Amino acid sequence: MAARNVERFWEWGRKIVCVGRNYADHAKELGNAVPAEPVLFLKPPSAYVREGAPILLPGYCSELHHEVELGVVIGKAGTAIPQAAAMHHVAGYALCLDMTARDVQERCKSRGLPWTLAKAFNTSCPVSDFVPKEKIPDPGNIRLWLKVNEQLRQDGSTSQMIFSIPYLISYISDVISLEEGDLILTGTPKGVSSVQEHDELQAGIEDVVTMTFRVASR
Ligand SMILES: O=C(O)/C=C/C(=O)CC(=O)C(=O)O
Ligand SMILES: [Mg+2]
Repeated sequence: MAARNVERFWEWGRKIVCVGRNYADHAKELGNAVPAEPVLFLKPPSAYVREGAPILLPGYCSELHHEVELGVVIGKAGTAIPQAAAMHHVAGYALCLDMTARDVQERCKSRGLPWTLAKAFNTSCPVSDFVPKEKIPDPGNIRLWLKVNEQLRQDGSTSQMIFSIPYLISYISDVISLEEGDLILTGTPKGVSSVQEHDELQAGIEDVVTMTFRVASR
């Protein structure tokens, strides 16, 4: 069998590990306390969507939010990876959206239920092209932005993260072994807001990569 190319990680069927509330300003805008430990949840590989295909509104959701995030693509498997070695396990990065059915999430939270319906639906993880590690020498200090219909909604820096990328890789891999082709979504800065059918979402990591998606009904 031909070797698979991690530059097309979204085709590998690997897991997507998401970190929530990793920016104090976003935790605050949703009325949450700043966490003492990373908040984790998962998306399945069926959540991936690439430019050219639409983000589909789940039929059961009336408030779909965008969350722009830096994605970390794992290049080398590991369990209980020490922080000092964590960056050796990174192949590169991707610009990602953690699309969230916010009204559904609020209902799940109030009932003490998991966030699966709010976070893991088909097309809930739009991703850009793969960005090789060398193109982002300091992933802990890079600008992320997102516009809806050309209006800037999110504009933050990964320097605002509460838990750093090495810490997250170490923390996650202690609980969930990381494999080549896995993706970690590192959380979103403030400015999340709702999108409607036909809206155009444009996002970027500084001047490194941009992507554009449209929202459509199912
Ligand atoms: O706690 C909430 O109400 C919402 C949390 C999130 O959706 C967390 C994230 O996905 C994030 O911070 O990026
Ligand atoms: Mg998120």
